[in-house]
Amino acid sequence: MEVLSVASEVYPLIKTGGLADVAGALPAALGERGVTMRILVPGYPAVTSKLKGGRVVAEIADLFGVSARLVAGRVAGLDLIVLDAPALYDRPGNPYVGPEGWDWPDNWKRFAALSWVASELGLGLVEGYRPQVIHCHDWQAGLVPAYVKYGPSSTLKTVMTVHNMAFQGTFGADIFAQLRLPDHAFSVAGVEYYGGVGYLKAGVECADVVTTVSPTYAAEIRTAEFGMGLEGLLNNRIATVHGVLNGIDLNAWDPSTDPALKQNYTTNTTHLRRVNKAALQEAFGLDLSPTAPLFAVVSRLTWQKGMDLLAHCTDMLVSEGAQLAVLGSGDTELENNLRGAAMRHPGQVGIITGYNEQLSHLIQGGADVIVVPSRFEPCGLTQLYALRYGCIPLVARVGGLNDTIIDANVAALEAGVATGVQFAPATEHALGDAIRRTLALYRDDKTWKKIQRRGMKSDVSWETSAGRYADLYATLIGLDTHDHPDD
Ligand SMILES: Nc1ncnc2c1ncn2[C@@H]1O[C@H](COP(=O)(O)OP(=O)(O)O[C@H]2O[C@H](CO)[C@@H](O)[C@H](O)[C@H]2O)[C@@H](O)[C@H]1O
Repeated sequence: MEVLSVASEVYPLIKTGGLADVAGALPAALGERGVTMRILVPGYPAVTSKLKGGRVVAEIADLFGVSARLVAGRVAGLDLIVLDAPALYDRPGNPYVGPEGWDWPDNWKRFAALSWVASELGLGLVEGYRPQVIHCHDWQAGLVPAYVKYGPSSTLKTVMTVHNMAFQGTFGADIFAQLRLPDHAFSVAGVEYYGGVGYLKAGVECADVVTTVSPTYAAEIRTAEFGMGLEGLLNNRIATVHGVLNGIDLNAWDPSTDPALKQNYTTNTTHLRRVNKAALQEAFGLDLSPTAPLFAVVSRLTWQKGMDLLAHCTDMLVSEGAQLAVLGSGDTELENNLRGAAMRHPGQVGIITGYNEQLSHLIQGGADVIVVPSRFEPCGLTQLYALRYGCIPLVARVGGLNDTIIDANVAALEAGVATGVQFAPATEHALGDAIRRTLALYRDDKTWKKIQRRGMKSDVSWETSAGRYADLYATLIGLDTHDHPDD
């Protein structure tokens, strides 16, 4: 099966969050299932600079008023088709926002262009390449299903994956005339959304199949609390909505080989984690105490991620003898609150703002607890990395956090299945209780080690979910993978 994946970021070329990890890991996971996946990605400088020796496979004289070309090549084991359109993508830094931190004003055009090119690839723009399915990720690829629906092909199929309902790509109605869609596409059945144009709405409405990244989130987004305006549409399309849990790249995230760790270790040598813990304490300016429980965060610092709840709990956490290391960036107010906590508790709370992939690995390999107090979390990857690295996840009971962590309550401990600590609702009070519960477990060394080992042995691979995606593609194009495993 030939599947074209369309993503606005892909690890290891360009990453601002979990979408990149998923887009980068899926091709290898699906390759074992007879799926050939190429990725269409914008030609940001971070991408074009790594694509040495790529082949120009198409020239586009007029891509929404600019000239462009498609360059195919292989980078880091990924088959890429890069949309090289300097007027749209040759800009420094983050893929979505300018140096002042504001969205690029022409984002509507940048990602309409990406989506339009994807649909043209589906129609045979490049000789010898004809994907059967286009797998679209998030609002940046949301217009692909609309271009396909209103285009000439009756066989090309689309899958729309929602990684986060909070980012919808909504624009004024005035852009519609420039989208290269027929007039009747500006309707409830097309791209129209509360009087404007909704890219994610278009994807959810027009795709053959809609997926999101965990079963619990797939159920949650049918409600007003989590659906963010799209719950009605999702309920109408419920037969085509699937929750497919994310996995992680077991090669990129392997504590026994990870070059970002000061000390590698396995399930049988978790005591060696103390070397990483010391390196982490040093990096965050914390007291070098091997016994103080070290809580950590790797996250966007936003309301979604519940970072305000954690900021409120820092004094309590320190008074209980614990330390906190925070790596992240985001809302200025939250950054300042956490920085304030670090100043109040020198040696006990440390914050490093910015994005640092290496340090994020060291955190998983050295911290005792990773805290993920999200108000909503479609899947969450940090708790999966934590499981693999023997770092105990303390998580809110929402979305994929609910599906991937088993709370260490009395019954789960007795049954020998606990892998972390969950709390609900997402309030400061409940988080505080969960921190105390985690500390009690930490003091019980035998139980702690059992939870740690169990987490490290739990299946966080793409194995099952890659099979789900392969089955979805196969069903769409009328294949039965179980009868024809080599197709
Ligand atoms: N400052 C920093 N430095 C280094 N690394 C950092 C970092 N801040 C975050 N990261 C990394 O970025 C990724 C974040 O992924 P998540 O899945 O946790 O959340 P995100 O909200 O980005 O993803 C959305 O998409 C993914 C993928 O589907 C869903 O799991 C998730 O629920 C949804 O919100 C992780 O790999 C993490 O290590």
